Amino acid sequence: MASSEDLVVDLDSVGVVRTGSHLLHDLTWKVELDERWVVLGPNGAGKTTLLSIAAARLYPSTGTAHVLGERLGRTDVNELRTRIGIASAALAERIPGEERVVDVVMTASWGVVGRWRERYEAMDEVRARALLEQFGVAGLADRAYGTLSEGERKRVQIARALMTDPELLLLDEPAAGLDLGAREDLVGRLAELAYDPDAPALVLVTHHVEEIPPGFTHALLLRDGAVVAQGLIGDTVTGENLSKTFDVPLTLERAGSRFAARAA
Ligand SMILES: Nc1ncnc2c1ncn2[C@@H]1O[C@H](COP(=O)(O)OP(=O)(O)OP(=O)(O)O)[C@@H](O)[C@H]1O
Repeated sequence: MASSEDLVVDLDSVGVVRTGSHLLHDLTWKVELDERWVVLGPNGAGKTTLLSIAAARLYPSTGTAHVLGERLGRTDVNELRTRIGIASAALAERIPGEERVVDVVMTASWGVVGRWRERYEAMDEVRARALLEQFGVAGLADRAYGTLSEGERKRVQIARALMTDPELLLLDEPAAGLDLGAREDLVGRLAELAYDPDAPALVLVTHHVEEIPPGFTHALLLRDGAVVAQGLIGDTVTGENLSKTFDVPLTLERAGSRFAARAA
C-alpha cells in the first residue's frame, strides 16, 4: 500500500514483539510534514521502540510502516536514514570524548557525501558552525566533546542531528538530565525550531509535560505499548489523558503554551 507524499511517518496497525512481549500493539500514527509531535509516556511505554521505527532502525513485527514515503522492509534503509536526523542517549554514548565539537557535528554528513571530500569539508564546517551558533554553543566548537556539560552536549547532539538537513528530526528525551536553566534554554531553542516553517517534521519523546516546547502541534500518549490518546496537543494533553497514561491521578495546568502537571 502506498503512502501519501505529505506523510512523513505513516504507521498502520503496527505491532512489535520481542521475546514474546508486545512492545507496541496495534499502533496507527500519521505525521505530516509541517507537524511537531510530542510523544509522552511512562518508563517502558514503548516510546523509544516507536522512535526506532520512525528512524527506520527497527521494522514492525505486524502492520505496515512507511517513513518518508518508503515502506520499511522494502527499501534501501541506508539511503532513507540519511534523510532522518536523530538525537538519543544511545547515539550520544558512541561519540568519542576527545572529538572536537565541530567535528562531532560535521561527521554526521560524512556518511552522505563520499565525493569531492575536501570541497565538502569546507562547506560542512561552515554549516556545522552555523548550527552550533543556532543552538548557542558556537563558542565551544573547538573544545573536546568530553569536556562539555550535559546541557552543552545535548545542544551539540541536536546540531549534529540537523547537519544533514533532514526531513524528519527525532529527539529522544533531549532535556533529560538538564538543570532548570539548561532545560528552559533548550525548550526555547526547540520552540524556535518548531515555529520555523523550513524546519523538518519534529518528533520529541519525553516523560514530562514541562518539557513540551511552544510551537508543538500534536501529541501521542503511550502506555504499555498502546495509544492512550493522540491528536492536536490542546485536545490530547489533558489531565484525564495524562492520568490514564501515567496511571496516577494528575492535574494539568496550562500557562500560555507551556504545561505543568502534578498529583491531583
Ligand atoms: N529486545 C527486547 N526484548 C524484550 N523486551 C524489550 C526489548 N527491548 C525493549 N524491551 C521492553 O519493551 C518495553 C518498551 O521499551 P522502550 O525502550 O521502547 O520504552 P520507553 O517508553 O522508551 O521507556 P523509557 O521511558 O524508560 O526510556 C520495555 O518494557 C522494555 O523492557
